[in-house]
Amino acid sequence: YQTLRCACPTEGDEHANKSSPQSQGVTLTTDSMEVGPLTSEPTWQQLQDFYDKNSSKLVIKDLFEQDPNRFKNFSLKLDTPHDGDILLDYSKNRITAEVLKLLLALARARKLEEARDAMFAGQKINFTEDRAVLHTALRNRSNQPILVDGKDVTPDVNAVLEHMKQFTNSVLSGQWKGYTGKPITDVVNIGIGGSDLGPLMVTEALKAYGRGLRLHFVSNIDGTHLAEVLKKVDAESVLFIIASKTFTTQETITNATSAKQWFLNHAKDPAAVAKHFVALSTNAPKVTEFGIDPANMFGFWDWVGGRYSLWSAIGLSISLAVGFENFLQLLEGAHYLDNHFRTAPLEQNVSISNCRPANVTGDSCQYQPKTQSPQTEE
Ligand SMILES: O=P(O)(O)OC[C@H]1O[C@](O)(CO)[C@@H](O)[C@@H]1O
Repeated sequence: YQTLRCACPTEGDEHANKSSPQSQGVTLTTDSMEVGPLTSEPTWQQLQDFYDKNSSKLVIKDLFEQDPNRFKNFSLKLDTPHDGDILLDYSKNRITAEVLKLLLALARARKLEEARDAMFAGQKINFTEDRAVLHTALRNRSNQPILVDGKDVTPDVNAVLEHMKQFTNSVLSGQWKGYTGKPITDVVNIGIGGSDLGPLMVTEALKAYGRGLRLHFVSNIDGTHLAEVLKKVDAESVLFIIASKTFTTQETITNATSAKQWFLNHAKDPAAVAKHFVALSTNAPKVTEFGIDPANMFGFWDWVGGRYSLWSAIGLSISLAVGFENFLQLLEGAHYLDNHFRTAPLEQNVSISNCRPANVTGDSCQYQPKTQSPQTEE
């Protein structure tokens, strides 16, 4: 979407200057894919004209009456290898064949395909931070090499997955014991933004696959959030996951510090922390400074954007909830869709189609990119 819309900072842009020229919608720029302001695009003007002339006349009931094949024309079916079809039905959006054609032309004019390919190739399309955007590498189940600055990141990704597997199996089997020898019964994930909402969403959605651990998520800086969760857990059998890409986020570190204090009030032995606290982060020095054993740290990388980090070590709570083998299946599914997004023509591309209708259904003909990323609880 960055190629389509100049006004949003690039994914993963934790430290972007919010008043930068990019955020004011002036000009989009990665050197290889420079495009001018969106509203100067001829196709954009055509869309605007269409909207001005037709918007009030677009009634979905009428559109169905005018075109008996509307469902067929405005839906896509994706045949998955193991799990049946995925149906994307966007026929109930205020979209017409003409609009669809214009939107695809606009996507091409804005070099969407080039941007997609650049992302998969590990180019630094996060130009405000000069970083690659490679959450796709986290679920690269085919193990094709993916290079960042000339280095294949696949072995590092697989090493962290192996660590997650060992840890998950050890906790779920009861082999991992708390400081008094009890197995873990409760997991408290402390994080915020992508370090909270992604795993929270997935563990909710996959509750049916639960393996018996009780999962709790604490994100709010208001102490009530943590206090209420602590009432439900036992210091002898609780595992705290401190999830923070930067390990400097104020809300998370405040809650993590309170949790550690609460735990030490019960355990009265700093050595016990190693049995009850693990960290998911890119910042090893800060994790160590906080008092978590580096052996209990699950790493990831600056090319993982916060809102897509559930596919990284940030997904440890998911793995603990549903088992590592199910976490791997989640990665497999995402990899399948990544391949579809990367190779299917725009006309048949489910990922592209899923965002198109949003564009002409708003109050004005504005781009309102839709993503499937969890950034709010709604
Ligand atoms: O994982 P961190 O570094 O604690 O950051 C938490 C969240 O804050 C953001 O930086 C901004 O919302 C997200 O991208 C990120 O998921």
